[in-house]
Amino acid sequence: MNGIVLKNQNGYFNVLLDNNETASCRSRGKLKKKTDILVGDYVDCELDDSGQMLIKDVYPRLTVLHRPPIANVDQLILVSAIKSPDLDQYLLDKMIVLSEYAGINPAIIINKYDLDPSHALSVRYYYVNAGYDCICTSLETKYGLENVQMLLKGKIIAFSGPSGVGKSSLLNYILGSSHFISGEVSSHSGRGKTTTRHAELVRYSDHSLLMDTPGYTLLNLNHLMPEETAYLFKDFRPYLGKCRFNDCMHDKEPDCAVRDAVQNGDIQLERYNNYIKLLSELNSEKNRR
Ligand SMILES: Nc1nc2c(ncn2[C@@H]2O[C@H](COP(=O)(O)OP(=O)(O)OP(=O)(O)O)[C@@H](O)[C@H]2O)c(=O)[nH]1
Ligand SMILES: [Zn+2]
Repeated sequence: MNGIVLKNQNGYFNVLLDNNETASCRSRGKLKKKTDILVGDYVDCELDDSGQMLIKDVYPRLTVLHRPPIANVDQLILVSAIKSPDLDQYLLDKMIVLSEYAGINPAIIINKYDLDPSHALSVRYYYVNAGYDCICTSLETKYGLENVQMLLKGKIIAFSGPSGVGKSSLLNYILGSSHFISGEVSSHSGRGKTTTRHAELVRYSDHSLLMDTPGYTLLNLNHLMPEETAYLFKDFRPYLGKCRFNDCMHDKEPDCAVRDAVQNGDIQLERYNNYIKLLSELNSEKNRR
């Protein structure tokens, strides 16, 4: 019988089966050696002689996200707060690069709109211009919450973002319950209190599964190659392959189509600056290795 892994609980996998029932499954011994089982994996299960459900196979994954570790995400929703904790646009641009790398087109929520509406709107403008679905919300004033639904596309939907931005509050709002634990932002640092959670998919409507993921603060992109980075900036793609040099890194080379687009205002300067910043981070990492 087929199913989707909702949760890993100390080696027992909570699986949503095709018949809409959930079962606690072990992994078959042979499979354990072959592959890790991730939340979001489509699996094939069977009952053993003692009546225990076993996962006997994992179907090939369409996508894998490493942070959080989850397979087959259809929609990744990157949540940030405009303030408390303050928005880090470079970090958000890096999160977008990571989802593009995993082959997932992300959508963006700028939460805590109530704390700085005009800044939140200008950030929204930036991401819409870069080609992404982006909405502003406030759980405090209910601003923009009617637009959240529009972002919930596909079967497996994951929410990701720094600690304390309001991911759990948003999910509670969507699910209409207090399934996810929401932590208070500690007043001295403005950062979220670390609320430890395990990656878990929760059933939402008949056809969707939602996942909240533990907050993060640092991102490691060391597995990216500098020369593939420009492609991960969606707004650069129309200009790639049009530079004088085939191996143009769009940094200081002459006749660069990407830099021309920045000059003409077709690519936003801050996106370009974040690209250059990421490129130099990746290059210095490469030189250290
Ligand atoms: N002013 C304001 N505060 C909000 C808003 N949304 C959430 N908060 C508050 O921000 C704090 C953090 O919210 P959480 O939902 O726990 O944030 P989280 O992203 O799940 O945090 P982690 O669990 O650490 O990943 C809570 O005190 C919320 O009440 C909002 O729109 N405006
Ligand atoms: Zn170039």
